[in-house]
Amino acid sequence: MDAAIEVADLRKTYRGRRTGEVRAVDGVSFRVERGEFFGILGPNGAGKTTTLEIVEGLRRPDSGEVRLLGRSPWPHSPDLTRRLGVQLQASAFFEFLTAREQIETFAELYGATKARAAEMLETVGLAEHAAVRCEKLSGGQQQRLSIACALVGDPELVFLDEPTAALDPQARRNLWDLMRAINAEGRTVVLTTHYMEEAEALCDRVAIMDAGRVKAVDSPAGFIRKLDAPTRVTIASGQLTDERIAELASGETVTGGDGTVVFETRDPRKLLTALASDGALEGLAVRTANLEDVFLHVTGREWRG
Ligand SMILES: Nc1ncnc2c1ncn2[C@@H]1O[C@H](COP(=O)(O)OP(=O)(O)OP(=O)(O)O)[C@@H](O)[C@H]1O
Repeated sequence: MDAAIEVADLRKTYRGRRTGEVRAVDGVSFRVERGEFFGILGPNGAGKTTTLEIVEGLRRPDSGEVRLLGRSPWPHSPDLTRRLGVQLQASAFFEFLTAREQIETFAELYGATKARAAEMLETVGLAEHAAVRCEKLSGGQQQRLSIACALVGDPELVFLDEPTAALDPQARRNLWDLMRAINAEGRTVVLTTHYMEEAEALCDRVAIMDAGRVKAVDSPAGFIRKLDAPTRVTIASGQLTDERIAELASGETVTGGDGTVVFETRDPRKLLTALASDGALEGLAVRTANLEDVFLHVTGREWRG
C-alpha cells in the first residue's frame, strides 16, 4: 500500500519588500506511514506551518514533490480532499455562528449529515455548548470545535497545526486524549507543535525541524536511546557521607550544591537500589534525557520553543 504521505525535497522561499527573502522550507523530505501519529516539531519560524500547508495542498511549493494517499494534491480533486481533514485555525470561524451552525457548515462542504456533525460535537465534548456562538467559546473549546470540523468528513488523514497552542495545561491534556482517540480509530495524524512534551507524549515518530530543514526523524524513544545520555539522579544532601557518595558514583559524575547531590549515571537501577537500601531517598528526583536534550544534540542549539 502507498504511504499516507511522501514528501521529497520541498522548497519554498517567501519574498517580501521588508523581510527580503526568507527560505521558509529548504529541502524537506519525509514519509508518513498509514495509521501513524507523526509529529513535526520545531521552534517558531522553523517552517512547520508552511510545510504543512504545502502537504495539505493549500500552498504550492517552489519545487519538490508531495504525494498524499498515493496521489498528487495538485490539481485539487474532490475525491482526495474528502479523505483529508484539515484543522483550520479557530480564527477562521464565522464568529456570529453557533458551534452547531459552524460544524454543520463544514459537514455540508464534506457531504456529511447533520447527525454526523452532532456526533462530532459530542466526541469533542461540546454537545452542551452547541448553541453558543463561536466567539463566546473559550480557547480550548474553539480548538476542539476546529478539530471536530476537521473530523466531520470522516477523513483518513488528519492535519493538526499547533492545536494546543496557548491552552492551559488541563485543556492541553484533554486535547491529547482526543488526539490519541482519533489516531486509535485508525486515522493517520500529522501534528505540528513547538511543545516537546506534546511530541514525546503523542507521536510515533517526530521530524525535528529547524530553519526550514528536517534535521532528523525518529521515534521519541529512538532519539533518546541514540543520544545515550546519562540519567540524572538528585537527592537532598546530608544523607550520605562523602565517602559513600564517591563509592556510589563509582567514577561517574557527581555534583552538588544548593542542598542537593546530583549523580549522573548510566546504571540508574543499580544506583537507586543502593540509595534505597541506604535509606537516602529524601528529595529524590530522577531525570532521563528528553526531546529537549535531543534538540540540542541534533541542531547544536538550545531549545527556545
Ligand atoms: N506568507 C508569508 N510571507 C512571508 N514570510 C512568511 C510567510 N509565512 C511564513 N513566513 C516566514 O517563513 C518562516 C517560516 O514560517 P512558518 O510559519 O512556516 O514557521 P512555523 O515553524 O510554522 O512557525 P510558527 O510556529 O511561528 O507558525 C518564518 O520566518 C516566517 O516569518
